[in-house]
Amino acid sequence: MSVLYFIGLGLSKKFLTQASVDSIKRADVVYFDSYTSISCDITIDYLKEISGKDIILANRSTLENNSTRILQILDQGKSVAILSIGDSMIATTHVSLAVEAKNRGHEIVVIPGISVQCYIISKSMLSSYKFGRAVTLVYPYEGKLDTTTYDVILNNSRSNLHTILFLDIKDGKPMSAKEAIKYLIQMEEEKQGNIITDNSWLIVGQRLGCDDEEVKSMTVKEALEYNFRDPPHIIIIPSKNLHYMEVEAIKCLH
Ligand SMILES: C[S@@+](CC[C@H](N)C(=O)[O-])C[C@H]1O[C@@H](n2cnc3c(N)ncnc32)[C@H](O)[C@@H]1O
Repeated sequence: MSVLYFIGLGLSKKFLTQASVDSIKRADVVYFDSYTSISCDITIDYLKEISGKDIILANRSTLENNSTRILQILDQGKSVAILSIGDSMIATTHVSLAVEAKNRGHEIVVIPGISVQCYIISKSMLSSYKFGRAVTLVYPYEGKLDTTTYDVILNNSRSNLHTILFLDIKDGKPMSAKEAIKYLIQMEEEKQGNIITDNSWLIVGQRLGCDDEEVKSMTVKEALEYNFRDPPHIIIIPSKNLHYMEVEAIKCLH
């Protein structure tokens, strides 16, 4: 039996925990997941430097379609670590690899990292009890915009819950908040649920965990004119019926 580690790296160097670094050092073979998220300053070279390990850059195909290679390494008695920015199990697809390895008799060790999901909830100061299902807003595929995101926001809004929108990363290019808002406006035009209007509030997190991070509340209209920093960006769509303290929190971020 071998050990398969899923190690969350947090959002940036200063949020990388000692527990994560220690676990990287324990693994025989280390992969760095290069596609589920991005960091402003954690690079493969930095990870090599702090762990003293050779690290393999892994794309979606390495960790999902060709995961048999990883299972073979485990079967040979070597431990493997998969490193992800943020938390390895939040808004990622690594659980299937964990289940496959477990079914072959290997041990699974998850080392949590500070996830962008927790980070933005904390920075938004909205009630953590009032978040509904989170969703990823994906780039149009073959010119067709997937409106699942809109349905999730609408359902959450009907239950008076806030929605976190992760933004897609395609071929290494992270979607910006402004692109996302334009897609949301297109979805509103198509679905007419009256949830994305000029005056709807958003909270946008930019480059969280980096020295130049920003968390700002703004209306849709303001967002369309706002000069955002470089991605990564994340968006919260607050519910319509806010607690008065949440209204004050949103004002603090404006
Ligand atoms: C699919 S999620 C993966 C989240 C990751 N597993 C975690 O726990 O942090 C990736 C998306 O989260 C958002 N994101 C990740 N890091 C961010 C950051 N530092 N600042 C703002 N948004 C971020 C972006 O929308 C990015 O495309």
